Amino acid sequence: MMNIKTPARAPATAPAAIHAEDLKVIRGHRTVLRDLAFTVPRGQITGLLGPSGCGKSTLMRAVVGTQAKVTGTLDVLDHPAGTPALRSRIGYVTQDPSVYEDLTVRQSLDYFAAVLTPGRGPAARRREDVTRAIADVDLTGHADALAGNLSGGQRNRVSLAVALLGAPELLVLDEPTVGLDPVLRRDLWNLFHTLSDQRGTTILVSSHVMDEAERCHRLLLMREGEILADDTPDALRERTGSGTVEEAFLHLVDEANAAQPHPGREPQLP
Ligand SMILES: Nc1ncnc2c1ncn2[C@@H]1O[C@H](COP(=O)(O)OP(=O)(O)OP(=O)(O)O)[C@@H](O)[C@H]1O
Repeated sequence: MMNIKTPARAPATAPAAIHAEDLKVIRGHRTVLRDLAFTVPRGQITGLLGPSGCGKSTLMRAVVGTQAKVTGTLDVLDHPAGTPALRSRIGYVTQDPSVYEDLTVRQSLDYFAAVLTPGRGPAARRREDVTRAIADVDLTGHADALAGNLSGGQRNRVSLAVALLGAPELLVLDEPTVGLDPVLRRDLWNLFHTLSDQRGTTILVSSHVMDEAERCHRLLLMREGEILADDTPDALRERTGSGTVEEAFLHLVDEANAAQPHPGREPQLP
């Protein structure tokens, strides 16, 4: 991971990158996000954690403006989510990234760079952006390899490089480390920290691997379409008297179950 430039960290007083109030999303006939209220500060890494199916991807889709049936308030970089002006300011990597298998890594990035900043004028800047994005994700040695010949983890990193083109202010990453070996996972987390520390990039990253929670500045812990906690890892561990975020999460789930048994669920036998 190299070639990171433009040091700029958002001041503590900067407005939130994402602000939600009474946020609700319906998919099919189900309410999958229920009255969420939270803020994501600028320039930090916020982890969105929770079990499979709790609504992480739906929330991310709402933030980037690709989710239907969203009601309530959802402001992103001071605009309502989905505003066209936000498109070039947000980088988004879905859980199943698609790459053009018959193009090389550099050709793919050249293509997306041309879509982002079309015309002959910015050609030199486009080349620079492409080279930087490939270096950011450690694929310089594979720049001329066909994407179809890359491993799954390398393909994921091509998608991440596409999202990094144009140096977005907000990066939304849906489970970017799934299927990666521990070394690549560590390298990616180092890249996320470099992006937030040195470029002031705000990162919203989902995971269901609780040990990754420890690497976030803040956490949104989700369960069944609701936010159980919105805090720093330290504060969460302290508040629940837990040694790890995983323990803290389980503690909060037990607490929520005790306070309000889930409708339709059989009562637990002692
Ligand atoms: N098209 C749909 N119609 C109805 N329900 C849906 C639809 N798509 C998703 N859901 C439901 O919405 C809920 C949230 O799904 P979502 O993909 O956001 O969860 P997730 O936390 O990202 O899960 P995972 O970690 O497995 O990707 C799930 O219970 C899912 O079954």
